[in-house]
Amino acid sequence: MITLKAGRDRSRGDALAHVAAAHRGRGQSPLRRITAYSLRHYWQASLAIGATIIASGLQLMIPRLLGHAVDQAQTTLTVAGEGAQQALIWTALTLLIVSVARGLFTLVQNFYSEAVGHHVGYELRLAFYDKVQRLSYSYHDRMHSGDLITLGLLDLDGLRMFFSTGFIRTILLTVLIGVGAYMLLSTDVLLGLLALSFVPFVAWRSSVAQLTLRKTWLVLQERLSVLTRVMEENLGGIRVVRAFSGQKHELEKFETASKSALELAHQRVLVRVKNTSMMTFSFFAAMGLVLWFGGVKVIAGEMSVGTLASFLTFMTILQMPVRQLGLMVNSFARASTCGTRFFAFLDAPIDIESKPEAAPLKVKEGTLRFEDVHFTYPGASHPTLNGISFEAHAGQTIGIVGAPGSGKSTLAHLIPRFYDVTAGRILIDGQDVRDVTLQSLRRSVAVVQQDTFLFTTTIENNIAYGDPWAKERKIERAAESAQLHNYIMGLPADYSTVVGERGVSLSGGQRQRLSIARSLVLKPAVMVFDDSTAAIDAGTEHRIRSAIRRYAKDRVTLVIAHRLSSLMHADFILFLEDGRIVEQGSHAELLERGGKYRALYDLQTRPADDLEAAE
Ligand SMILES: Nc1ncnc2c1ncn2[C@@H]1O[C@H](COP(=O)(O)OP(=O)(O)OP(=O)(O)O)[C@@H](O)[C@H]1O
Repeated sequence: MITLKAGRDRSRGDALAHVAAAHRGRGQSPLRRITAYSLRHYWQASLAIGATIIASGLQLMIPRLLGHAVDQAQTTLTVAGEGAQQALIWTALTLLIVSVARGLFTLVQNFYSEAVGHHVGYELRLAFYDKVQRLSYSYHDRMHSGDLITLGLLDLDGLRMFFSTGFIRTILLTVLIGVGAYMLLSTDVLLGLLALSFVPFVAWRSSVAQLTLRKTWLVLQERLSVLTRVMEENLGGIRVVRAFSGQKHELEKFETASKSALELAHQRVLVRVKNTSMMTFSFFAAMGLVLWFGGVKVIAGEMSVGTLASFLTFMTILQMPVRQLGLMVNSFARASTCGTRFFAFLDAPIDIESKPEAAPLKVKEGTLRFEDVHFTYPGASHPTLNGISFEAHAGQTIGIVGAPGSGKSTLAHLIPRFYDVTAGRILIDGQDVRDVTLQSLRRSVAVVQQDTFLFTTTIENNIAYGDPWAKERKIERAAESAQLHNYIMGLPADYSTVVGERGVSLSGGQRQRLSIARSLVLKPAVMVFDDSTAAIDAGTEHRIRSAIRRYAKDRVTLVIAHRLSSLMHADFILFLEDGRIVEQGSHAELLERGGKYRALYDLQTRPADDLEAAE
């Protein structure tokens, strides 16, 4: 039963708007850019900021109210009277209301600051993923996929969290510490100074601790990623490990990586415990001083017990935010480093894109033409292709043969612009592939790769990947031509059977056939089989070839193969050596010429006994 295919439910409208927004602010500092980006969610951000200011204001009322309550309680005890009792009840009630209101505003603050962070995370993730989809092959060649994943997960998280852990916390701490300090100092300068004496020390220790923890966290991440890599490699190569009895060696490798992560984790605990103790000590020392000098003032009748109580409560309230100063500093540092990396990635130019004035490719005759094409991989010292010229018309099959590394796949990859030619031109019906839109070009050129990749989804979705709206019959026809239909019908849920990592496993040959079917669905103008029948037996390959002849009559087909039997039926064959065409012609012509092709043919057709005798 055919169900929804991959990509049918793509809703690109909103996503594209978010992606465009993420690209604003190029050239600005990362902190400014992420702040502006977060504030775009203005009503949520305004609610978070407003609630933070109100909640911290209410929190600052609590020590004063408590001080009043203590004084009123004392009056009630000494001068028994209804008025004092009533006042105490009113203060207690106000305290209760202020506490509840503060709790509610804190809830609003937390909710909306997190909400802004999650929206920012969602949008940056889309922008990141969009960029990953559009980057050229050469960028992926240079950038390790693990680094890209780190960028999209950890660095993005550093930016996402900035609004709540950096921006909002700055407002909270400024109000609490600034207004709190003013209130303390305006009540009693000496006691105020004593009460605030722990602030600089704790702020300093907490910032140092957080920055040290951050530095070690980055190293820990690196060590953990080594651990992940060791594990990944082990799981990927589990058959080799077993076959060569490498368990002991593997365990040792894992232990070394694991131990270095453990040592660092110990160091981190030590930094945290040491600094927490120092901060707690300095806080209680300051509290002791306030009690001592405040007590003296109370005994001397210069200060009420309530005022002293309000000082102590102020200190307790200030303690937490001051300790969090380090977290705030850390959030700024993290957002700055993560932002520098993340935005550099987002702003990186895309070297292969459609030109602004590009029109869709118009295929009429279906002629493919290489005109003196040269190509050098970015950063490579030698060219991979040198002066490749040929022309092929719809209905023709071109075979490409040559030693490993002679440039066969590279030649094929230039047609859909996985890379751009360094010199020369590639034309389809007279249109330079660089002048048409990438989307139309890639829909018109299908490359069946050597490495076949299956998505973890149904067989049907895998085949219809390039054309999510393909009809059931079209998918089945493609599978029939790729000689896979009968096999699929034998599976538990035929076309709805899930394949991929957690689905049914397919053999190398079956994967290749699925990949061929995926390309056949597209009905492209140019179809390239890049050694895509290497894992298929000669009989099945012959049947596939006969079946796709029907497809081949309207398009140019390029067949790259090491096995000459796969391409000797071609209309003409190009023999590549070091990126140059050294021989070309039909199979018969090339055999007659008696050159390199002939030698290869003889090598592949001579019985093994003859070869051994020749050696
Ligand atoms: N992404 C890349 N970056 C740099 N050099 C590359 C890249 N891909 C291939 N090359 C180099 O270009 C040359 C041609 O490679 P290519 O894959 O085109 O050869 P091929 O003839 O298809 O080989 P095979 O028959 O083994 O598939 C090789 O020397 C290879 O090392």
